[in-house]
Amino acid sequence: MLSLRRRINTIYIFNARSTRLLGVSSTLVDKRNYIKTWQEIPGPSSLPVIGQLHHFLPGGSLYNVKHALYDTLYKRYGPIVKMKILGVPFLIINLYDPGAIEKILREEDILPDRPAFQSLQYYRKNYLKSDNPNSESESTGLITEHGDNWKSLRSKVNPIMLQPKGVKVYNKPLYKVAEDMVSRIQFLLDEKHMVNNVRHEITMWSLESVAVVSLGQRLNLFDPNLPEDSPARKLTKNIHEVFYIAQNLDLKPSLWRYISTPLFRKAMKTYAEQWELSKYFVQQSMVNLKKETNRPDDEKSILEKLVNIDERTAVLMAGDSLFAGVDTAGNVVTSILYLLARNPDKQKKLREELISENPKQTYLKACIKETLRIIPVVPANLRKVSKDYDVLGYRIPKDSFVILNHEVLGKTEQHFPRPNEFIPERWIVDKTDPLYYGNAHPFVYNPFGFGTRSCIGRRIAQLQLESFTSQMIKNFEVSWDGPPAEVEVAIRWLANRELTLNTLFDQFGPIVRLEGKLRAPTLIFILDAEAAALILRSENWMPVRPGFRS
Ligand code: HEM
Repeated sequence: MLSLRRRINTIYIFNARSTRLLGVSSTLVDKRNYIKTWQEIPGPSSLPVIGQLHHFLPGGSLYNVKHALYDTLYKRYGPIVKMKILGVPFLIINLYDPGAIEKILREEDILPDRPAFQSLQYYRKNYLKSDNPNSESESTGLITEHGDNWKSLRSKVNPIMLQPKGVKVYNKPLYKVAEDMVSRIQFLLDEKHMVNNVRHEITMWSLESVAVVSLGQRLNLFDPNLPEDSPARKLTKNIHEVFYIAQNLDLKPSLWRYISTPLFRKAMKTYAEQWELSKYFVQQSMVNLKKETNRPDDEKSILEKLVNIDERTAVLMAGDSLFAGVDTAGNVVTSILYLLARNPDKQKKLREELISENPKQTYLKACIKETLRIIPVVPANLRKVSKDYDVLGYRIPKDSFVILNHEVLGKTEQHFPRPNEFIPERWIVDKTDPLYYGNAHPFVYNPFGFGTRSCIGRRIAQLQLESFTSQMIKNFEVSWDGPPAEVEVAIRWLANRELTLNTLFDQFGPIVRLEGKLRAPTLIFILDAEAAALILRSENWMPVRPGFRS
């Protein structure tokens, strides 16, 4: 139970999780002195066709480690671990070695490919044609695009979203959102000084603050009289649905790439609704901005500058910011409150700094950094590699999907002494102190990603986190009176029971054809013993088992 005290009173509860990781340091020594193949990379045992799927099903060796999957893989198999699962159309390699991580991130930095959210990309490519036939921008957006399409969009929006001056314009508006959040919490306190459904309240704050930037206006979500059918409330509901859908369709094996599942059809409707709502707010903001003429360039908002490229780009960036910014910022502030609640001495120190009005806010920034080390909302960076890599004695083939884990590494004693303790001081102390953060390998801590593809919203996020934390800690005392929280990683490349063979058999019978969409091959599932025996026997002279051609 996490509670916030208005200096005296307790106010709220939520559930989260925390992981405890021990340091494991292992370096592979290749005694035979040659590069081993990807098949030799350590990892859970694999079966023909289904790969490692059985490990994730009930009774499997990884079924019960959902909360600490990546940590468990590291401890069991070392700094490089392979995963190959039915329904995931590529080889996955987990890396836990900062030198190997650095090599891949740096060498992939020209056109970094981070495959994800294919259903959103599918929607934007197939359902969303540009309204303006002369529009330059046919890109599907930053989070879904790769190659030259991504580069062209990113180079246009980088100077707009990352320029410190341009972001500074939001200082006052974002502090105002945080102050309104404090008033909202005060209003919601019940007789036990608690607030129910805190997750929802924090999502509202997060959406409200991202909207100030990406939609160019306040949504007024804290207003209890805002009608349920208003566009702003519809957007809140839509955001929840988009997260649910994207996780289930894109981050777990799913049948949608083969057949039009009910969730896929719902996804297309939900993405269309988000597009229309974003467009509605962007157009409304532009009408209001046109009334204010003759403003100098450095006072122009991010939205205005994006609309100057073209309206489609502004709406795409609004959609991407909502998608990538709302859940992340909401999760980070929840973690900050939790860690400060568990560490009252640090909370007191932070409050003293905030009350002293020290403009540098060194301790506040350190608390944010330390939270992102202990509970990084994005626990790993991802890259689809554009060439073969020889790392740690193994060859990682081109087109593999590499998970560059920093959550696990950030909690190893070797890089951060007393790794499971919340010690914001490590970000402030000088080089002679053993806790000094600079003693860690620089690729152990990358909460906003790396290089040309790193988080484009990071300056906005920093401002959001600082404004929220300072207002809340100035006004409330946060305490926790439960056991250590469990932090669940919602986004996992894990087996989804939607795709077990039993489900296929129940739904379609003993022979099932899955038509390949995107780049997946067409598959025929034989779920009948006699037919299987016939094929296996007839093919037994020269059996061919299609493998990993790349
Ligand atoms: C504390 C909050 C946040 C964290 C920890 C975070 C973290 C990340 C990470 C790790 C990436 C991937 C970087 C890579 O692959 O190298 C990313 C990408 C991205 N983030 Fe954030 N983010 C946060 C908030 C935001 C906000 C508030 C926005 C928008 C206003 C945003 C917009 C984006 C976008 C559009 C991308 C895709 C960039 C691209 O692929 O070119 N993020 N973020």
